[in-house]
Amino acid sequence: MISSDRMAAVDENSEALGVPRKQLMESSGNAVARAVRDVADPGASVVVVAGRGNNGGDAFVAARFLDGYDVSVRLLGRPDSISTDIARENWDALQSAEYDAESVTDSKDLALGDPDVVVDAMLGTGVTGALREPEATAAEAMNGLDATVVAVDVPSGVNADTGEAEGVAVDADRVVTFHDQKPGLPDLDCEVTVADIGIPPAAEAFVGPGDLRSVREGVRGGDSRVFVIGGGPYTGAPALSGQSSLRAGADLTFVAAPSKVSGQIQGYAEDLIVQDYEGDHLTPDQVDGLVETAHDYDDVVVLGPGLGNDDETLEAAEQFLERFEGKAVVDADALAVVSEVDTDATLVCTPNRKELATMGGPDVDGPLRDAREEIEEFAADLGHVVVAKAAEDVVSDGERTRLVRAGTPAMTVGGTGDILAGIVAGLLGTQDPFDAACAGPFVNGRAAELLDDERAGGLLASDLLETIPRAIRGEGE
Ligand SMILES: NC(=O)C1=CN([C@@H]2O[C@H](COP(=O)(O)OP(=O)(O)OC[C@H]3O[C@@H](n4cnc5c(N)ncnc54)[C@H](O)[C@@H]3O)[C@@H](O)[C@H]2O)[C@@H](O)CC1
Ligand SMILES: [K+]
Repeated sequence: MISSDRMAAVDENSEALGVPRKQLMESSGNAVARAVRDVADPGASVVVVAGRGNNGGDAFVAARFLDGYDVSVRLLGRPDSISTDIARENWDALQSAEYDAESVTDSKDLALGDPDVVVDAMLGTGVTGALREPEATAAEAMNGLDATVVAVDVPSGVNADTGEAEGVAVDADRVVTFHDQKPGLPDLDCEVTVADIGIPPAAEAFVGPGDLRSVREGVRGGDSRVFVIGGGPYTGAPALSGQSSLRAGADLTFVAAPSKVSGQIQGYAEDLIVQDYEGDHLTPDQVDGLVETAHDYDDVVVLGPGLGNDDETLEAAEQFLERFEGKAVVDADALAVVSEVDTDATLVCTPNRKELATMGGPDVDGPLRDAREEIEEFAADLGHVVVAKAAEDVVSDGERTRLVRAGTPAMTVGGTGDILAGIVAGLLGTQDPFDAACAGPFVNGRAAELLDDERAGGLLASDLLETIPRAIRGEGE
C-alpha cells in the first residue's frame, strides 16, 4: 500500500536512479492497454478521455499500444494547457502519427458515441477537491454509457488515499493502478490491478531526493525553535549542532551550556543564543530549568553534543528525558541512557556503530545494511526512531527502514555527527520524525558531496554548514 505523497517521492527517486518518469509513463500506458485487451477483443471501439496532467499522458501512451482497436482520444482542454512536458510529448506523438486525437474545450462538444470501452484518464493522484468542469460533465457522460470503463491509476474524482469523492466521480469497472496498491482503492466496487511499471526497488529502499519533497515545501514559519543542551568538556560540538539546525530551517536556536564554556561557544557563532548555567558540566540541578524552558517554547531539543560522560551528566540526561514530552534528537554520550528511560518524548537517536552497541542495539562489524532487521527490531523495542550512522546509514522507526548512501569518505572527520544532529533537529520543526530522520543524513551527505571537488580529503565538519541549504534544495543530483 502506498500513499500519493510517498508515490511521488518514489517516482522522483526513480528518476534520480536513472529511470525517468517518461519511461515509467511508457510502462503505465502499456499496462493500461493490456487491461483494455483483457476486456475487449481487437476491433472493439475504445474512447480515451484524457485530462491535462500525467494521468492523461499515460492514456496517450496506451493509445499507441492498442493497435488493432478502433481508438479515439479526446483531450479535455487545449493542448497548450497540458501541464507536463512528458504528457505533451506523448500528445504530440499522437498528432504527428495521425491518430484520431482531438481536443475538446467545451464539455457540450464531448460526443462519446457508443464505444465498447472507455478509458478514464482525466485525473489521477493530482486531483484536489471535487471534479471541476469540463471533467464533472464528462464523468457523468461516461457513467451513462454501456461501455466497460477502465480507469487509469484511480477513477477520476476519487481521492486515491481515502477512496472518497467530494463530488461526482467516474464509476469504473476496472482500475489499473501503478507500482503498488493505493489505500483508497480496495473498498471501491471495481476490479483493481496493480501494474509493475519498472520502478527500481532501490527507489523505495534508499532515501533519495524525493524524500526531501516535503522538506523543500516546509519553509520557515517564524516559530520553529531548537534548544541544544550540550557542551561542558567539549565546546565545538554544540556550536556545530546549533548552527546546522539554523541552516536546516530552525528560526531560532538556543544553546544551554555550563558557564565555564558558554562564552567560548558564543564566540564561535553570533547566530546562536547561548544561555548559561552554573558550573563546568551538566548536573541534575539544571534539569528543572531545562525542561521548563523546552516546554514553554515548544522547542525541538538536541541532547548530547559535547556533554561528556560524567556520571552526574548522564544522570541529568536521564532525568531530562524522563520529564520532557516534546521532540528531541539524542546524540553522543546522552545515547547511553535512552534504553533505560521511560519517556513520553518523541526521540530521534543518532548513534554511530559504537554508540548503537552501547545503547543496547546490535553490535555490527560489517555493513549496517546487513543488520537492518536487527536495527529495526531495536527501534521497535526502543519505541523511537534510530539513525544508525556509517558509510551507509540505516534509518528505522521500528516499522519502516530505509538506507542512506549519500556522503564522501572525508566525512569520517570529527564533528559531522554534530552537524547531522542539528540538521535533524532543524527539520523536526516542520517534518514528521521518521521523515526528518531519513532526510537528515541524506542532506548531510549531499552537503559533503557538494564540497568534494574543493575540499576532498580536507573537509571540515564546519564546511558543511555552507552547503546544507543547497543540499536541501536538491543540488548535486
Ligand atoms: N507517480 C508516478 O510514479 C507515476 C505517475 N503516473 C501518472 O501520473 C498521475 C499523476 O499525474 P499528475 O500529478 O500530473 O496529476 P493528474 O494527471 O492526476 O491531474 C493533474 C491535473 O488535474 C487538474 N486538477 C486537479 N484537481 C482537479 C479537479 N478537482 N477538477 C479538475 N481538474 C483538476 C490540475 O490542475 C492538473 O492539471 C498518476 O495518477 C498516474 O496516472 C504515471 O505516468 C507513471 C508514474
Ligand atoms: K483516472
